[in-house]
Amino acid sequence: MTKLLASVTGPGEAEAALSGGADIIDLKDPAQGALGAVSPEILAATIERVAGRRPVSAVAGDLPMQPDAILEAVRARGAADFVKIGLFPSSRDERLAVISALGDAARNVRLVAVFFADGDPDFTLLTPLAEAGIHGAMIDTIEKGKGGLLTRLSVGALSGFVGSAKTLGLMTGLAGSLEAPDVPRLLALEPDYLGFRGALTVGARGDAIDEARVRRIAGLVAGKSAAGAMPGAASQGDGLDRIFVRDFVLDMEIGAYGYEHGRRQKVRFSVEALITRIDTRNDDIAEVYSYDLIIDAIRALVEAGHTALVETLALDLAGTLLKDSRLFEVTVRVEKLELGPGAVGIEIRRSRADPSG
Ligand SMILES: O=C[C@H](O)COP(=O)(O)O
Repeated sequence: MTKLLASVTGPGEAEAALSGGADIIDLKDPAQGALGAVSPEILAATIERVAGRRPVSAVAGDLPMQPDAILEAVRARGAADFVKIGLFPSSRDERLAVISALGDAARNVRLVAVFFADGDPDFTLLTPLAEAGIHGAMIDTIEKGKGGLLTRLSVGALSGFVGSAKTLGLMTGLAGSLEAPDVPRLLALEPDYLGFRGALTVGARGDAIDEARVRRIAGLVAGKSAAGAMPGAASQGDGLDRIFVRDFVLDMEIGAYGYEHGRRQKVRFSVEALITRIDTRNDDIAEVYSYDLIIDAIRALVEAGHTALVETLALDLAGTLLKDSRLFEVTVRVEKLELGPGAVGIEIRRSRADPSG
């Protein structure tokens, strides 16, 4: 189950984050940058206050890719349960030198490498990270408040990152100016944790952590609305509503003919889904099944590469969507728009009860 990491500045904010339901207390000074470090004294005081109730992580700082400086910062924070190290923009060789220098330290403290979505992330480094004994890998953003993680990297790219990191045995995290509507979309990728700072404060990222905001995000991460549990699995007896995405056109590689390989053509997707009856009295994203989940599933399929048949696309999309127990039935239409005077394609309907769904 995905956990909530809350970035705090010290013992007082740690207490608010704990009361709000945070699972990992992450120490960071937002005034000093994306991975601004707090002093070893603040780290010690926070560990004392948290007193083992939750794991405590600490960032090493916004440091250049120089092994000695990074190792020194890591050693000074060895009391933390996790130490996060930023893979800031630099050459591949410089980053590799840092990773291999961290091998010894990784035997004594669990290290988490931080890729930056807006800082030339190189996910081919996941294998060297795992080989060096690094515990986890996460993605964050360097710039804050100017478009969050999902505006920098596609859901397909994030899904690829989480999948590859997990295959290598790395703990995975996603962060970067995340907001409430991002949560269900990112939960679908099943990272080990989602990280927040800005969405947990009363105002700007540098303002104080607010317990009520932590509680709201913690509820979303746990799959609950502020008013109670999320709507459960759909069944016809409940009465159903219909959510749709219509006429969503994307360029993609598709087709069984040779001339359809290595080129993109326009494909139109339309999806209707019968979902658990909505009851959104609190105007709360946590109470609904978001159409963003359908859009993300379509984009991820398109990004996955060449598909020979519209039928395969339609079946894969229906299968992916029906994994969510809030959906009872989906109708998926996939149309190729450039093969003739009009559209050609397929429309399928699959339901939860349908074994071929
Ligand atoms: O590690 C997580 C970060 O502190 C996230 O901060 P942010 O939500 O302000 O981007």
